[in-house]
Amino acid sequence: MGILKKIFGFGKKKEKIPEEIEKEKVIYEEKKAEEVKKVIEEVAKDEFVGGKKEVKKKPEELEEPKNEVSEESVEEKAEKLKLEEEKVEVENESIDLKQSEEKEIVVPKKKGFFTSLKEKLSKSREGFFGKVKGFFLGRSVIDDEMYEDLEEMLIQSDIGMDMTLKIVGALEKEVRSRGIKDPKEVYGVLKDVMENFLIEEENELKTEKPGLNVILVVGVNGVGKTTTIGKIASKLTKEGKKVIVGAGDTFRAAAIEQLEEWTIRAGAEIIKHQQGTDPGAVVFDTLKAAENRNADVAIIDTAGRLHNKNNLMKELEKINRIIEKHVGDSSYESILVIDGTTGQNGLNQAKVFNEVTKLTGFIVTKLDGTAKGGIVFAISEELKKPIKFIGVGEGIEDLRPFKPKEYIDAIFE
Ligand SMILES: Nc1nc2c(ncn2[C@@H]2O[C@H](COP(=O)(O)OP(=O)(O)OP(=O)(O)O)[C@@H](O)[C@H]2O)c(=O)[nH]1
Repeated sequence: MGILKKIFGFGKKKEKIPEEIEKEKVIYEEKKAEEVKKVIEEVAKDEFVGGKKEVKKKPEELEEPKNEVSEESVEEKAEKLKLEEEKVEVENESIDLKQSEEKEIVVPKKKGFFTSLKEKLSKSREGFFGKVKGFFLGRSVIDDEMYEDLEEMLIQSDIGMDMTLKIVGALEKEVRSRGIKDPKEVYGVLKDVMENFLIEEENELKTEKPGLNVILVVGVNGVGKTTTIGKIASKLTKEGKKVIVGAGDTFRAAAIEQLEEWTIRAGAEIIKHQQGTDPGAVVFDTLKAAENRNADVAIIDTAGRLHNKNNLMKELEKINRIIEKHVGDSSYESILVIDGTTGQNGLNQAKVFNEVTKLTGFIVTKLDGTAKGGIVFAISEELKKPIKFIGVGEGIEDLRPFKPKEYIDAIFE
């Protein structure tokens, strides 16, 4: 039964007189929180019967009420219901086991981070990485041919030649030192070896320092900078931080507009100038405004033109100086956004940006859209800087912290 039907008793044919509706409204207001919670628990139970999750209907998709209450009232209540539902979900997440036993609350099995990352990265898993297990299962001996075939597979997955040779070299060494003779066992060793090439340290964005923390976001056009800034801003505002975004890409008017839309969605503030103005001035004003308004984090967008390395260098150097003057380098992250679908091209961009600005890490976007994803390994190893987040979709929530083990587990098998 739908949520609205359960709460409001929709579906009854009898028409109600206004007094009855008023009376029901009062009862509804009094019992709202309790009822909503109960219903959501019931619905949650229904949803996970047999371990299979059914798609929950949105209030607006539910059946129209038949003269039971006015349309306006239904909408209001649906909105309240949505809010209550979100609140209860958050509460459910934080209920500890002891508490839930005492209150006999059935906490629904929510899809964990791991499961949903796995879903988001299904293309990579169904592509190269998913085939690796079969590759080893089909072998009877560990020999040079096996390693050569593996090299070919790795190169095709965007890992690149250098990184492939490093991986296969480390794998051979590890297989020898573990005394492994069965090719099937090499699969697990390969996962370990590849995980070791991913950088675990410093892979969280620094946003906790007292005072203003600054995140400078660089990257060529179209890689997903604007979207990623929106996602980061949303994540930080949800953590209770005050966030100000600086529209430092003054090259295109549309870029400023898009950034503004994302900023509004994220519940953050924006500092913007007219198209064509000096990005340095935007950065300066953003930092000033952030300080005056006691913001916790300033996120700064930049233009991604790469056709002239000298210009890019000058512009980024200037921005860098302005930021360091305000906050020093300890509260300052300089993040390169890379499109995970562009393969080795992404690696080349990373090398150029790494030369012109002091990068502290990367965000690799669009990993939901690639059957390869090997760029993640190439970047980590070649540039020796951590991946802080990965983009796994176009939605505001589709930004995941990068944890090497979780990533490996999500793309293999
Ligand atoms: N599938 C997928 N699409 C993404 C992701 N991140 C961004 N996109 C899409 O990539 C396209 C470009 O994103 P933008 O955020 O506008 O990229 P940009 O780097 O700011 O581009 P410019 O404004 O031209 O500099 C948009 O259609 C986004 O929805 C992601 O993680 N997954």
